[in-house]
Amino acid sequence: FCQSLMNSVFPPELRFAFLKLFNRFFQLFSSFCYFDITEIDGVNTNELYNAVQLYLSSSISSVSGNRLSLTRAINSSSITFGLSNNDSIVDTFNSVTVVWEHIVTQRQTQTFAWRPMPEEKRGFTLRIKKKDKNLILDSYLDYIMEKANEIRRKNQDRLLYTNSRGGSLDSRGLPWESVPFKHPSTFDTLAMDPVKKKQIMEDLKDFAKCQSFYQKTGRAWKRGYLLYGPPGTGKSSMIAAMANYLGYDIYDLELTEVKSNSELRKLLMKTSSKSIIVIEDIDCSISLTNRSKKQSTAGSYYDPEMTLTGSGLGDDSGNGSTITLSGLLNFTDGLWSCCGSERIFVFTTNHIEKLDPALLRSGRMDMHIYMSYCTFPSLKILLRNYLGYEERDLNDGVFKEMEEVVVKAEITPADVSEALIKNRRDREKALRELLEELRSRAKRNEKNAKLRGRNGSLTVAADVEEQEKRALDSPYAEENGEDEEEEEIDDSICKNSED
Ligand SMILES: Nc1ncnc2c1ncn2[C@@H]1O[C@H](COP(=O)(O)OP(=O)(O)OP(=O)(O)O)[C@@H](O)[C@H]1O
Ligand SMILES: [Mg+2]
Repeated sequence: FCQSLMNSVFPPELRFAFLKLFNRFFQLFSSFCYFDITEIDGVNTNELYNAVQLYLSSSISSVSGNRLSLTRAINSSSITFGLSNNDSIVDTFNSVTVVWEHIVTQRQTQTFAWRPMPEEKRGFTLRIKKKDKNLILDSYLDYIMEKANEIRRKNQDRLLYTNSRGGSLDSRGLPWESVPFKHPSTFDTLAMDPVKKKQIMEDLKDFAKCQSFYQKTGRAWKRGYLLYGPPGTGKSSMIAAMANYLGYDIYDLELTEVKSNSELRKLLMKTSSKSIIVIEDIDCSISLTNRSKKQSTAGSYYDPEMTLTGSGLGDDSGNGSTITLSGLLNFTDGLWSCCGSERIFVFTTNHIEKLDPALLRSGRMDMHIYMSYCTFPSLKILLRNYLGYEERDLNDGVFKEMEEVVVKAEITPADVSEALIKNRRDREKALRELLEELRSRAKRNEKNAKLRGRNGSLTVAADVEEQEKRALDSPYAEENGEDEEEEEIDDSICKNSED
């Protein structure tokens, strides 16, 4: 009645002025202040709107409301909850209570626009008590942005990037191509010494959590791991487990596709933070032939500007490919390595003894991790994963014997996995055949060791046979053909180089 009376008595201008005055008056005495966060700010998308939406999604699912909105983004394997139109939710931050309301209104029809606008106008309104405003507003919004990024990363599937296009750019001008990364390897499935595994997991968690530590100590927020060991011991699986553990993307850098240091730098600049940058088989993707030549003539130990030739290019003169060792080192720990932050570098190699000492010196790769042949603790993990044997099942004679022979057998986790997969429907048979395999390998190794002791060389028939078998197993058999004669690095040397 009042409203119709007002409409009929007062002209519209007066009515508008009255309402404005009333609002002012109301605000003056209200103990709340309001912040509108609209989806589109002018013509740009408002990042804060998306962040608030994601942030609220984490607390909404637990609220028992009648109506919630559900979304699933492209490339995502999880569903996010959202507030329905004109619904509200209470949130608490630093013991201060705030209210969020999701407001959706119809947009007036546009006669002309540079960019078509959505028909609905959406926004969040944040209600905070005036006395709390200065106390929390800035830190609350920062917290929301951070939390939203975290949720986004968790919801989004990992991506695996590669530079295999040889320097050409994609339609968006990026040198990296990506595919969703769905490797199932985790630290749980990884067969290795549990103590070492725990150390690595703690190291990774510390790294991801401790931005302030890196800032305080003046270090770039990055970490380097060198994984080394025979083929099939889980180096690539470890990288996948690291990515899954931290929720990072992987950049698989194919060094043979990179033509110059500046290209390497550009690639690095286009990587995002929270990622693992991987150079697999570093001894194979770069050949150090020039170094040995220079070294022997000039007698100098290490020339940082020496050219590393891509093995695919095979240019020993150093003219074709111009990635230098210093370029690679700059990539990992020079000034360029800290554009962007929170990055992990992982190099893998089957032959640590072939790597340049400059790559190995302390501080360059923070942790050297030896991926060894199967030990009994790692065998137990594989038996659990593949056949469902638990620790308590592992006491009888078969397992005792396995414990004795497994180290002598020098068998890789990959070979054990193969043997177990083959007979996974028949646990007894799987165990029998595995034990048989372990025994025969242990016996062969013992015989070889004796022969080696007697002849003092590796050129006895049995060893040649074994070398050939290993070379065939290795995908780099041809590239490294001449080097296969070299003695394998002693375990003790490997262990000494660990941090
Ligand atoms: N430590 C391990 N734990 C669990 N599975 C493993 C392990 N090592 C190897 N495997 C199995 O063997 C397969 C090959 O392993 P992976 O590719 O990780 O070896 P690698 O050390 O990277 O070998 P390469 O030196 O030839 O690259 C994996 O798919 C996995 O199933
Ligand atoms: Mg590998």
